[in-house]
This record gives sequence, structure tokens and C-alpha cells, in this order.
Amino acid sequence: MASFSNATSQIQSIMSEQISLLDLLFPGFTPLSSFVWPLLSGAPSLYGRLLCICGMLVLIGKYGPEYFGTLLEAHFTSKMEAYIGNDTKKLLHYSPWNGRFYFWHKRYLFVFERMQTRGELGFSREEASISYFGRNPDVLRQLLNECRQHYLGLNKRDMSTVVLNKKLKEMLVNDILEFLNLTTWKWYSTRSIPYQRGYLFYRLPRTGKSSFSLSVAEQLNLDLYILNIPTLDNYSLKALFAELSRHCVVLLEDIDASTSSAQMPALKTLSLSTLLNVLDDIGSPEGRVLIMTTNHIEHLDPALIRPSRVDTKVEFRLADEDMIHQMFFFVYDPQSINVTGDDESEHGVSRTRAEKLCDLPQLAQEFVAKVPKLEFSSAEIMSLLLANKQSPRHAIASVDGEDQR
Ligand SMILES: Nc1ncnc2c1ncn2[C@@H]1O[C@H](COP(=O)(O)OP(=O)(O)OP(=O)(O)O)[C@@H](O)[C@H]1O
Repeated sequence: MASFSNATSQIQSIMSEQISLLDLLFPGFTPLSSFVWPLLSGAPSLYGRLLCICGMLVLIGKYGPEYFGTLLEAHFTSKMEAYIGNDTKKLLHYSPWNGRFYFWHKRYLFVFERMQTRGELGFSREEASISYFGRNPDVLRQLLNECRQHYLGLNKRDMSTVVLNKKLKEMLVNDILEFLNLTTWKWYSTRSIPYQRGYLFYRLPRTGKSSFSLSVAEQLNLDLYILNIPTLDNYSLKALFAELSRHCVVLLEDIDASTSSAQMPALKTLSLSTLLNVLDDIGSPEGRVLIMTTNHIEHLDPALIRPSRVDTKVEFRLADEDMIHQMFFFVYDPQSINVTGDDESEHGVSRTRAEKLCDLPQLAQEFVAKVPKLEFSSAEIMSLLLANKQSPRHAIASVDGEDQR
């Protein structure tokens, strides 16, 4: 026992020299150790000491991970924080979520955290942060740049890849272009009319409503905000609209969810009156192109789509002759035809590229003639063509199940 006490007092004296250094790394080390050492060295019996050690281990087990986690975060990680909605110069897909997860990227360990906090006056606000275990802020910057590039790419959609009836597409693009014209802006401002334009894309699912909206923003180089109505509440919608940038496209998807609570009763805390107020807010940024989409126009409250809020209603229909024709050429675009593909040789005779291109208009006609008009969505026809992307003949054959392959 005496040797144990001597050893502990020696350790104590060595430790005291290094204490100031440990205190730098572990704040609170001195008061804790000055409390623990007397217990360990002065307890009356071995059992007493063992009891103290067990007590300490329990305490460390309970509070240690959190304490060391906080220490790690404070001293050994770099962190970037953002309030949701404070960056108006980027594409934004808004889907509220709370939680934290760890991930590896390029040999670094990162933590992504998203939380909802109560700000002043009790308003909730969302914060997001990314930390990594290391002290070089460039690593975080690189990660964010990569995420941004990836995200921008995800929401890019070239207008030529969205097949709509030619006349309808032209009408829509011209309408938006005219709205964004400087002369139009002057016209609105001299008459003190809010410089905003609203569209409702409605009717059938999988007909390209969202894809076309993305392509409008891409084509006209406008900031795009995609808001999914079922995931929004009153506060987040207001906060988002307050942060919109000038000249932007706001895509409100599944707008019927704002007037019907049948879909997600648990999540739905967005009221129609808030939505209407936000849309009418005269403080909204100028040049806002609002696009609402729905597959159930009959469920919409008439107030939501009255003329001052929605200027143009566009019905997205099933594929007509013109669209089927366009889709055929889109998939078998001459530039992308595989000229060496086996399926392109007939009766064992290999055919030249020029010969195949000559056939395309004829094949397109056959395909258009076979596909029933206004019966299939663009997505359905596209998927049939893509399944036979190496061979237009197989696509034609598979329209009515004639494909013998
Ligand atoms: N007109 C089209 N041109 C090209 N691709 C299309 C077209 N319509 C649909 N697609 C394809 O089908 C998929 C669904 O399209 P999209 O989400 O744009 O349709 P939507 O009308 O918005 O559907 P929903 O109402 O179900 O949200 C996408 O992968 C898209 O590429």
C-alpha cells in the first residue's frame, strides 16, 4: 500500500509540471485531476480505490464520447456552416431534413449535419454544416465546389432534349423571352405592375412538365429554385421566397398538395393562405418566372390559379404525331448511330453509314404510323425507344410486339 501511495505521489509531481500543457488540450484537466488524485491515493482500502476507478470509468463511458467529440471538433476539425437560404446565387433544391452522417471522400472523413434551431422571436431556422477531421480549409472548399458542380449538372436539362409539340414549345419560349426583355420590364415598371410571370403546367404525369421547367432555366441562364410543396411549411416557404434572386425561375412542384392534405397529412403544415400571400408579395424580386406543376388541376383552389397569379396555363398532353416523330430522331440522331453495330447489318451484308441515314426518314414514318397518337406519355415512348436504341427497326417491331429477337 505504501509503495502505491509513493508511486502516485511521484506521478502527481511529474504531472503537475505538465499540467499546464494538458490544460491547453483538455480544458478543466487541473480541477478534475486535483479532485481525483486524493481519492485514488487517500482512499482507505484497495476496494475503495477500485470503487473510485469504476466510478470514473462509468463517468468517462457516459460523458467521455461527447466530451472528446466536442474537443475533436473544436481542435482537430474544420467546419463550414450555412443558414438555409442565405446563398441566392445558386440552384436550390429545398427538402427539409434533420440529422448528421459521416462519410469518406478522397481519404478524408467528413461530417454533414443539418439541424433546426429556434432563432429570435421563436422562429425556427435551419442550419447546415460540413466538418472534416483536419485543419486545411481548402479540403472543405474543394468538396463544396465538387458538390456544387455535381448539383448544377444534375439540374441541367438542355431544351433540345425535352420533346414538346413544336408550336407549343416555341410559344412558351418566346413568351418567357419577351417577358425578360428590357422593354417589357420598363413597361411593367412605368405602370407599377409587379414584374412577375406565372405559368401552370398541368394534366398528365410523365409528360415533361418538370423537365421543361429545368430546361427553361438552363436555356435562359436563370437561377432555378425547385420547391416541393409536400415538404414545405409556412415558415420555410416564406423564408425561401424572401431570399429569391432577381430574374429567376421558381418551380413549385405538385402544387395540388397545397390544397389537399390527403397525400401527406403528417408533413403538411403549409396553408393555402400563406402560399397566396407569398405569391402576391409585392416585395418579391423582379423578373420572377413562377412555374407551378400539377397532375390534378381539378383539385386546385381557383384562387391559386386566378389570372394575376397564373398568366398562362399549359396542358401537357400525351404524345402526338409531331412529338413521336421528334423523339424518334432524338434517339436515332445521325451523329450518335453506331455504324458498326451488328443489328445494322441485313442478310449478312454490312451497310454504310450513308445508307443507314437515308433509311431514317422512312423508318421514322413507319414508327409514327404504328404508334397510337395521344395514347402514350412522352416518357413511355422514350423508354421504348431507349430499350431499342441500337436499332430503329427493333423499335418499330416492338411497338406491336412483332420483335422476334
Ligand atoms: N416531353 C419529354 N421529352 C423528353 N423526356 C421526357 C418528356 N416527358 C417525360 N420525359 C422523361 O420522363 C421522365 C419524367 O419526366 P418529368 O418529371 O419531366 O415529367 P412530369 O410531367 O414532370 O412528371 P410528374 O407529373 O410525374 O412529375 C424524365 O426522365 C424525362 O426525361
